[in-house]
Amino acid sequence: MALRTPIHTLPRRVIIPKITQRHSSPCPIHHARLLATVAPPVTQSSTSSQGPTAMVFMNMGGPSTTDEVGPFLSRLFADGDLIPLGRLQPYLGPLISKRRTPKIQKQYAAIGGGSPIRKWSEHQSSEMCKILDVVNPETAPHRPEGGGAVAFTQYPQYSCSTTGSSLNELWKWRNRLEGKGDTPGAITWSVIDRWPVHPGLVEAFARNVEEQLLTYPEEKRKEVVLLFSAHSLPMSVVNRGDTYPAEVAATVWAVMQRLGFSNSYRLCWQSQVGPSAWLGAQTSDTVQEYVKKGQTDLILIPIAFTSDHIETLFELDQEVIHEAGSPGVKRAESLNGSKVFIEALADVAHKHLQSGESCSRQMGLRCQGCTSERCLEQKKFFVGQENFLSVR
Ligand SMILES: C=CC1=C(C)c2cc3[nH]c(cc4nc(cc5[nH]c(cc1n2)c(C)c5CCC(=O)O)C(CCC(=O)O)=C4C)c(C)c3C=C
Ligand code: FES
Ligand SMILES: [Fe+2]
Repeated sequence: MALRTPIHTLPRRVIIPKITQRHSSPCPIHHARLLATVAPPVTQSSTSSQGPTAMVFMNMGGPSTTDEVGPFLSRLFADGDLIPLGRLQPYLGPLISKRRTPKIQKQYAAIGGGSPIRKWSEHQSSEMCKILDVVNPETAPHRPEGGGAVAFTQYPQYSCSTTGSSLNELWKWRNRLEGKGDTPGAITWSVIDRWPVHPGLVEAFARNVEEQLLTYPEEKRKEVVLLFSAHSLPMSVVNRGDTYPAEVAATVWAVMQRLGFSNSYRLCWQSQVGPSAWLGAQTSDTVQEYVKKGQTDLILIPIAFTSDHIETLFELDQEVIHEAGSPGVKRAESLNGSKVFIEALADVAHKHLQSGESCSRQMGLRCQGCTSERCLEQKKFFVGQENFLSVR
């Protein structure tokens, strides 16, 4: 990734609101895979001194205008954690992204000219912070020295291609800021690396499904099939041992449990890129096959992302649903501004702050097929913030 803003021009400590303001242009922390939306530190007038609480939201970045699509894709294709092109990355990355830009620009134009991810992420983080202010006052006041920062993934289910890639990026960024490797820095980091079955997340999803079910006539409601749809992964990533498919399935199961298994359901996978083998069944095929079988009442539920983006607004709404040609094929709303969801975020963060843990135990175990030095070093750093955990 090309860092446009020299890192030394950043504030020495993570006084992150300054970074947030740079969102209109690419900045180190607005890597294509690391949209760090930063909630202002929780401040209050109490005298407690547990330290600063900068909440760094890690999320997918997205182009805000169609002009930003080219640079966005070139950052994405330069990211070897996401799209490994080996030594040819510096040559192939720009070529592929350039070729892909016109097609993707049209898709962003069709959803209003840009991605709403940043807008929703900023809303979610600032609303969450207001709640945290009340429920976790002991993390105030903000103190720049010797404090802590929480990297909070906005991907509920962990994948090395999403949260892992963002952490690699954050780790590199942190090293430039504070010195490499084990050098103790001014900031103690901790990571919320996954929360696939948090009851509030499950509740927020379930409510959106129930709301959509109510749009069908009562006598038909039980016959509607629920199609959970998640961004797919290349089979090479799945076979390396990535935990994402299992965690997505866990979310689906938890939502169905909350719904009392009221309807039949399937999990399918969308948005594959390029010609290699990806995890299926594909969402578009699934919808077509069910419609062909006469099952024309279907609710699509985006289950691996917490706000609208091109893959809901374009791929699902304007391609899959449009092509199904059946008024019974619908989509559950994304979590976006859901109050239940924002309360869930605050609860995840609150429990994490209370636990004092550096990250989940699961984060210390690399994929069985992982050969990446960067993963190893990144995990050693984040996991090593707490002594008793080890990295394997
Ligand atoms: C859980 C979410 C996501 C996973 C897992 C994921 C894996 C993954 N993605 C690519 C390649 C691309 N993704 C692109 C866009 C994109 N990806 C996600 C989320 C996940 N990706 C989102 C939310 C978006 C859209 C952002 C927006 O602002 O709307 C793109 C760019 C679009 C395109 O060219 O089609 C690419 C490329 C890979 C290779 C991968 C797993 C290894
Ligand atoms: S690829 Fe999964 S830990 Fe490195
Ligand atoms: Fe993606």
